[in-house]
Amino acid sequence: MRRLRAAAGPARENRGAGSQRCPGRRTQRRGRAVGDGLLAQLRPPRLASALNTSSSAAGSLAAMEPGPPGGSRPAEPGRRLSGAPLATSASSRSAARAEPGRLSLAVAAVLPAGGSGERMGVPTPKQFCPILDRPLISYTLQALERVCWIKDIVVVVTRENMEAMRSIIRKYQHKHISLVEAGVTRHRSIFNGLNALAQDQPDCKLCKPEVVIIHDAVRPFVEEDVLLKVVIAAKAHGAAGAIRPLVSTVISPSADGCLDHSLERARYRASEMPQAFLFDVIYKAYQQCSDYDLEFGTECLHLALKYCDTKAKLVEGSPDLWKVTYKRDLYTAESIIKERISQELCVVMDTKEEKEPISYLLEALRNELNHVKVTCGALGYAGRDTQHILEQCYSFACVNVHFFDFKLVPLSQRMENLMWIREFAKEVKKRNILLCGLLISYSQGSVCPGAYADLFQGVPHVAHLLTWRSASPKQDEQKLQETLTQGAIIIAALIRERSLGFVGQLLVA
Ligand SMILES: Nc1ccn([C@@H]2O[C@H](COP(=O)(O)OP(=O)(O)OP(=O)(O)O)[C@@H](O)[C@H]2O)c(=O)n1
Ligand SMILES: O=C(CO)[C@H](O)[C@H](O)COP(=O)(O)O
Repeated sequence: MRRLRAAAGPARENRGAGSQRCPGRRTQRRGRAVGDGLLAQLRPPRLASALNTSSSAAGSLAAMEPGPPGGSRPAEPGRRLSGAPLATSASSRSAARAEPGRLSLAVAAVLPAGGSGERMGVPTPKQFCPILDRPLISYTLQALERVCWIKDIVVVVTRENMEAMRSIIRKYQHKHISLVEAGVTRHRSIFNGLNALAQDQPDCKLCKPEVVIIHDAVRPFVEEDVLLKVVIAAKAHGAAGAIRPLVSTVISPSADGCLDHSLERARYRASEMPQAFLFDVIYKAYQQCSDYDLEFGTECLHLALKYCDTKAKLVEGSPDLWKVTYKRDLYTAESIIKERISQELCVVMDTKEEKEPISYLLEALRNELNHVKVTCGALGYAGRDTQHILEQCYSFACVNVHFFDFKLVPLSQRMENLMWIREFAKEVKKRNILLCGLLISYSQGSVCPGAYADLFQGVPHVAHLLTWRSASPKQDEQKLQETLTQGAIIIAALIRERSLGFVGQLLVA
């Protein structure tokens, strides 16, 4: 958040055809600010997200390679936990290899976020609408800032939402962000963002990049792979943009409301984001384009073509690149995030993975969930590695060996000893951590509730405590395995459901 700029300077009148917004809904619907209620809902920053700095510190796109593991992560945390490379990384690398030599390319991004979300039909502009307690724009920022070769991210917001945006940046510890004031249309907002990046701007701490990415704040599922592809293509062609096949056929109505003609669907594509441009190309296009373009235009690629004779390279994007526009899109976005994060679990435990019953439990968990990462370490004394994992995952199971002398301690007292979970769950719920306990009758151990407070600070959604505890050490093996399978099923269900109803409950498998 380095600077605040005024609106862009006047543009030359020069009417043009091409991609245009419907004139009826052309101008900015100003005056929609983020409500206090929403800000109150914003959750605290994720633990150790400050550790991210190394990933986004690189100023230029050296060698056009995706960042190191952990250096570039998708919008939702946890997808790297499996240790398996992201599906996109391989194609990124091949895209990178396609580029001769090792390039050093300064890349910045402009994120238009100054709209009011009229079509969404809710008072809060859609980019600030919460998805799993986190504003939509924060997911998009996370996706971009984790790409280590994007040096600066210019977020364009309306004056009335500037403070809300600052607060989001603080809470979620977003890095390398500069704020610029929005214009009355998307094109004007983008132009303001580009102005901030252009050289010779007074008090400008930003540097003019060679390539600029333009990406809507309301497209949270952008992956490094497609960003890299459009940047490489922009370097080669001057402009590039992600496209998707059309879902519906495009038709043209005549003045009497009847069909005039229809387009052959297979020949057309939907233009999506991200797009990337040689900075000089798109900046010149914006400087030269008409007020009409700035008011009614919807397509940056078109401006590059019309004013700089630059034919954009089109890059096939993934279906997840769609723009959150209607209310239902929020539900879809939430489902996508939920589905992804609920497939991942980090098991933190204070005992060895190979130990018999534990290895069985882990196997059972792996049968239930896609990615199960195991971290050994004493809870409460999380080393850097554990911190790094906490930063990336939304769901945890903590396995503690819990010693009890069953002969000496009566059942009622044993249960009482575990009731701290209720109190502790109440406490951490204030930080959006959903905690419950799972008692598996088998082994032995001890739990120190205080140890979890620091460990889970900022973990956004669910932290599950699995308390491993003994009823009958001589339980026969089959029964034990059934119990462990049951435990794994309960953990997986808790993570998927994220139900507040289970908060503070002690469940028994
Ligand atoms: N004056 C504007 C208008 C839009 N945008 C941004 O451009 C992106 C894509 O635009 P769109 O989906 O049309 O957003 P809104 O204009 O907010 O939505 P609507 O058209 O429904 O009002 C969004 O991130 C939006 O915040 C912007 O920066 N400045
Ligand atoms: O897809 C896009 C670029 O091609 C833009 O996101 C889209 O055109 C924005 O337009 P609008 O603000 O009217 O939705």
